[in-house]
Amino acid sequence: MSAAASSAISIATTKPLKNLSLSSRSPLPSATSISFPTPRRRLILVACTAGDESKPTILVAEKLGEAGVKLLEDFANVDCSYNLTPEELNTKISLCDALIVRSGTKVGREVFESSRGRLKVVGRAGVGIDNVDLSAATEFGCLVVNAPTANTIAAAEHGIALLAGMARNVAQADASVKAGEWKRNKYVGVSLVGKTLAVMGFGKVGTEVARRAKGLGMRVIAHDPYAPADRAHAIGVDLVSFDEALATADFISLHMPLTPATSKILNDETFAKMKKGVRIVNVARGGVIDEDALVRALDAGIVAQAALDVFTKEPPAKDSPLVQHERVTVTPHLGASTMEAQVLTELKPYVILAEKLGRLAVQLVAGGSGVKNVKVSYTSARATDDLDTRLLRAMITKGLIEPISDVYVNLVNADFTAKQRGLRLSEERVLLDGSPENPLETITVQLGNVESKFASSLSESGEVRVEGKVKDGVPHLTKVGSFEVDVTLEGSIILCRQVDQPGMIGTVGSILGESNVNVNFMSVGRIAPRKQAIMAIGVDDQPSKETLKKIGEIPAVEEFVFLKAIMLSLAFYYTVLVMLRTVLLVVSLRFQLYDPGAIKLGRITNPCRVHVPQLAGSRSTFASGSPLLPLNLRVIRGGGRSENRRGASVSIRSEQSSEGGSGLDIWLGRGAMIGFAVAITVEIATGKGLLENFGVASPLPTVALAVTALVGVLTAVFIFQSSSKN
Ligand SMILES: NC(=O)C1=CN([C@@H]2O[C@H](COP(=O)(O)OP(=O)(O)OC[C@H]3O[C@@H](n4cnc5c(N)ncnc54)[C@H](O)[C@@H]3O)[C@@H](O)[C@H]2O)C=CC1
Ligand SMILES: O=C(O)C(=O)COP(=O)(O)O
Repeated sequence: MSAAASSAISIATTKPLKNLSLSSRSPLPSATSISFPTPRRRLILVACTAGDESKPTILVAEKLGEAGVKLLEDFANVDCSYNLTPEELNTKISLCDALIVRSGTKVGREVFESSRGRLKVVGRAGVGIDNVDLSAATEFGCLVVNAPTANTIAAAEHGIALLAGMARNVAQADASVKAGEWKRNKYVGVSLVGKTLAVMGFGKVGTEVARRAKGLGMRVIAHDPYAPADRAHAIGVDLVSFDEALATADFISLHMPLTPATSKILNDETFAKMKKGVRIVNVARGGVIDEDALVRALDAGIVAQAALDVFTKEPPAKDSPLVQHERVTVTPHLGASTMEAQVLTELKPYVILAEKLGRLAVQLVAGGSGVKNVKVSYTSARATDDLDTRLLRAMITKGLIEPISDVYVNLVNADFTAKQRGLRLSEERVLLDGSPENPLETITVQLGNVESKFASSLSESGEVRVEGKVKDGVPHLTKVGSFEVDVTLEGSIILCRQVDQPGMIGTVGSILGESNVNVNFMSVGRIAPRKQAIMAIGVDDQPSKETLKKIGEIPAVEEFVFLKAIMLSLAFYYTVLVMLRTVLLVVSLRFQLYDPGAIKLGRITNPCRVHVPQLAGSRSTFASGSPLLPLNLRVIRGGGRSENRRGASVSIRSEQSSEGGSGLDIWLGRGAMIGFAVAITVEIATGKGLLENFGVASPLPTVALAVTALVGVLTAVFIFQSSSKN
């Protein structure tokens, strides 16, 4: 261990903890000392030395591919600590911004609680997220992301390996030969050809298993209440009811997720409905089978054989009657464990493209709101089944929603967020001829029933339409409305519709040049020579209002729109939202209009501190509505004990005390005050609307901004006053 990475840990507990290693490939952040009471009121003090404080810290709690870890190391302090006990994980997590796990780490509520708001993202390097407490993650404002297609093929191949291996007793025969035996009669198997395989759960893995089983000459049926029949028919699979699948199958292969509905879906009752001598493969989750019932079914001869990669408890007990059963083949959750499954970068540029197209489309809508109908088309030479568009759909949703709200959208909450906001997103796949080298050719985003700031972005049927593709790994905008363009989606863009005539590129170019705005590309798309054309100009610098005005005044220019470097303009939209939110929160707290938790707020002791004398004996969550607006909470427990909490969303488990004196103080954090002060200073110093300062056309009238600023100033004064009192 290098000196820089060395860690000093001092632990005082009622029961000693195991030695904690805080060593890392790259060290954790600099000297930190924290103390917090665990449920048993232990005091744990952790101190560690030098790390790059400017980088986030990622705890990798299970083994990942080397390449993956290297990628992380480029931008983060990475701590690879495997086989942590739950207690060790809870301790370490308070020093980490992100956690990466596979299926072996339980990320329960305690992990989020112990993180005390620092943990921003849990990355599941794999598919199943049943080991992560999603509701606790949501409550603590932590993202959970997975890699839904990363190991599909690996899992499907393992399913087929188990199927064939089981049918021919490969594992048992191998053990027997190694034990010095030669029992050719004992290990006579069964053939696969012509047999019926029921695939339970016709999702990504199930579909791939079905395809492969067809190749082995099996008759494949599938049960999946949510799978479209045409997808099944396309590969020659019949979708059947659950009972029909059980009654008909010679082999059953399980590929559904573990949910309350699928938990122990194979049990005494359902085993009784199966064909005698059925063979079962499980590479999904152990919990979908009642394991005791499976042992009974094996003993009763209903199930002839089982091949299991997954177990209710992993690793299973050594003396588990199921694992030890002679007609059961087991593997230690190897479904995803191939070299190839850990490497997946193919979709990355398309993911960026999808988000940028969403952001671009929504910026073209007049007012930036009212988007309800979204149609996304993907053109690809790959078969429909080979492209899972969920990630792309989530990124488009993110692009559409984030610029006009303060919601943080990710793969997990995208569909839910879209639904919540009344966004109807439909997808269409267009199959192209040709070799399926790339996962996608183009993505088109169309927004229906909206007005556009830039009429030329409307398609023939009246929708705002943008189309893009990935060229040499870089996302490009290739179509706006019905005009072909070709610009990289990397910086700010000026879109201009003009009469197609000589000298236009030069005229616009020199206006930008005179204002010292560097043009990084220009592309002109036209409907016909000397008719209308669209010029897309990529700029590195921010053109001033005057410069943009000059472009607008060129006689041949019919309309134009400036689309700000997307991340920057977002930041300022966001600042305004934060500002408005702060005002609302503080004013409503001040006047008792707003109850952020489930409890009634009590007396307000000063403008931004609220005291709640009574707490119900349950969990309450308070949200400031924004990660930039930390709330401070002090829970005063009976007997004068108190606990301070801080975060955008703070969850507390209150307790009723007979000793009296319990209560809750809530007040806004300093981040809010500073953000506020900066926003207002900019506003006042420049005498412009906040958005205008940054070249973004303001969606609000100047009067509204002025009122906001005024309320902001007053609120800031209140906050500063109260902060000095607190
Ligand atoms: N053993 C291993 O190492 C691996 C295991 N897996 C597991 O395999 C399972 C499937 O993964 P994917 O195919 O990627 O997921 P997926 O989401 O693409 O497919 C799951 C399918 O199950 C269906 N389903 C849901 N409830 C059902 C029910 N009650 N009855 C029948 N079908 C139902 C869904 O409609 C969906 O089509 C997951 O549990 C995943 O965690 C995945 C990869 C590796
Ligand atoms: O991706 C999944 O769902 C898996 O079961 C794979 O789990 P693993 O990443 O190998 O622990």
